[in-house]
Amino acid sequence: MSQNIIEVKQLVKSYDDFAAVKGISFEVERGEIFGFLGPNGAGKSTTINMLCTTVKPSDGTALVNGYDIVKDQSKVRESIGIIFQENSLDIKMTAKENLMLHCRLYAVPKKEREHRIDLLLKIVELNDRKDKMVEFFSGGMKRRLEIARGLLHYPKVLFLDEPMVGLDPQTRARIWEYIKMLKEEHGTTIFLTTHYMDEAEVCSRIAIIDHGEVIAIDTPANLKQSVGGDVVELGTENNQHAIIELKQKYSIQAVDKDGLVSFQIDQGTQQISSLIKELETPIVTLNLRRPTLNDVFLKLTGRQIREEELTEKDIMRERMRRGRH
Ligand SMILES: Nc1ncnc2c1ncn2[C@@H]1O[C@H](COP(=O)(O)OP(=O)(O)OP(=O)(O)O)[C@@H](O)[C@H]1O
Repeated sequence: MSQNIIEVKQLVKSYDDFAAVKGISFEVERGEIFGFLGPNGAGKSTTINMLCTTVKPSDGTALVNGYDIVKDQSKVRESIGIIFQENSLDIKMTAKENLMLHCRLYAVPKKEREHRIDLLLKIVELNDRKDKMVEFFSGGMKRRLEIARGLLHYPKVLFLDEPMVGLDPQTRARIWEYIKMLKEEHGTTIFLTTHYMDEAEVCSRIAIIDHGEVIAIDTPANLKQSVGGDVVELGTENNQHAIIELKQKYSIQAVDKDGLVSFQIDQGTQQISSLIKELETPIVTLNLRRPTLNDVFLKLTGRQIREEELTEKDIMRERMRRGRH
């Protein structure tokens, strides 16, 4: 049995002239929590959809649980669980009926069905809505039910495409506990896409994807180490002036990030004190911190993950989030 549960080779997806995924290759080991991190439109959903067999690749190959995503589609589907961004619940059924249907489709043992349904409804805080028609649920409630449904059976690989968008931190934490249990007790491999840095931190390894290409792949710790040194963020009276001064005097490449002058230095504490004394631009605030995954992305691309424009998907997610309240 191969150590890798997913093997992707030169996978391509083109829409007319536009390449959404440009020949990416990577492997996911059995039992890993593997994350795809990248801005809107990077190609995360397209890749996950190809691996789940819902989108046909234009070129390249991929094996999921040893099965080819084009030639052995039904075997791939038997091996996976999916929690997608779009709702696919039957709104004319109650919450429990939706979950029971899923149990039957995925052959969850009969004696375990009631227990798993009750547990998951509790986790997503819908236990009091068990027998209510989904039609009258808010967007957020539907989302939570969709997640509960995706977690009912124990697949070899669980695909989560931006699963927690719009959920409150407590619900997210409870769902994560359950996902970790799936990994620990049932050996489920988790493949997720995310914008959330804290979620990306949970991953054993992360692929950073941008413009349809994997630009880095490693553990969160190694990726952050690759930034080198600490991150300094200065609030100044004239950011542009400070940026020019830092470049001229110290050859430091600083950028204006969310109204702060941001840059990296090797060994924070010592270098920073002399730098502050010598800088002519008045400093208002100073923040010195260890690098985050956002800094990794910034270093690799010169942009921030959150800097991207809102897509239609984002607008839909935002509506869904509001629908909850
Ligand atoms: N059916 C389609 N036809 C044409 N272009 C598409 C289609 N599906 C996706 N794309 C384009 O492919 C690119 C990658 O989209 P994808 O949804 O994979 O990005 P993503 O990284 O998942 O972003 P998000 O975080 O917004 O979900 C985008 O530019 C998108 O507009």
